[in-house]
Amino acid sequence: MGRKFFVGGNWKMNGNKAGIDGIIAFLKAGPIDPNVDVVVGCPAIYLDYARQQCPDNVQVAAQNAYKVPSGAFTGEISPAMIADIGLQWVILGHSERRAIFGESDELVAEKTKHALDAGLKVIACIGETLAEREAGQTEAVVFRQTAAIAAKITDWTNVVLAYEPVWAIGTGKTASPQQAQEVHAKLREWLKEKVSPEVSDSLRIIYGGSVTAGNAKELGQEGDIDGFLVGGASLKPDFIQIINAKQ
Ligand SMILES: O=C(CO)COP(=O)(O)O
Repeated sequence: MGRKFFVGGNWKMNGNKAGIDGIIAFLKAGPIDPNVDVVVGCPAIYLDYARQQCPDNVQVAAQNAYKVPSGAFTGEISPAMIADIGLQWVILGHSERRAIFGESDELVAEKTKHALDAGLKVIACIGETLAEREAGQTEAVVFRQTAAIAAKITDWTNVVLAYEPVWAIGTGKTASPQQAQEVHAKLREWLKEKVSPEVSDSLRIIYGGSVTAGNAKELGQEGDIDGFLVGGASLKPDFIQIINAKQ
């Protein structure tokens, strides 16, 4: 095993310079467990500001990027631009991008391939809706979303897979450790069969959806949960406790 614990914060479309200053102050104060990779997803307009302020043990990620380096795509940013300002990470395929902005499995996979080709690391998000879970479709959905990515990429070294059940995002309804572990273990089986045993062993699969300082320790004890992608709680000092959940 030996998968390094990974905790991402996703600020979504929140904050301003003053708010970011506050977040960075608690990130600097830490203390942050050196055995954890910490990455915070920042709105595009503040990426360079956050990069300049963040301590060295916290990386800054973009929350989205388009599938080509440049061109007539008003309002978009590219992986090349993210790399150009000195950043290494991008979040792709978040359920809000899929549901609100109509991103298909195919587009998320194309974006993932392009971002990796451009030298970025990708937090690729997947997850089922409540209706899909209730219809017994959870596995089919997360396998389909992962398969779309697997069809486009061969090297998974720079990918972190974030399982975020849509019904748990921003709702206060966390998946139980058992529910999350079950899906993560199924994903690992799928990867072993469809990609390779090596990728199945080494790929970090993180959980997102109403993670808090109160539930992170229990979730983090599950064998196939390699970290978290945290929304609301990443804006608060509690985020430090989530980062250190394995201590
Ligand atoms: O969407 C999420 C992280 O990407 C989760 O958001 P919450 O932690 O606010 O539920």
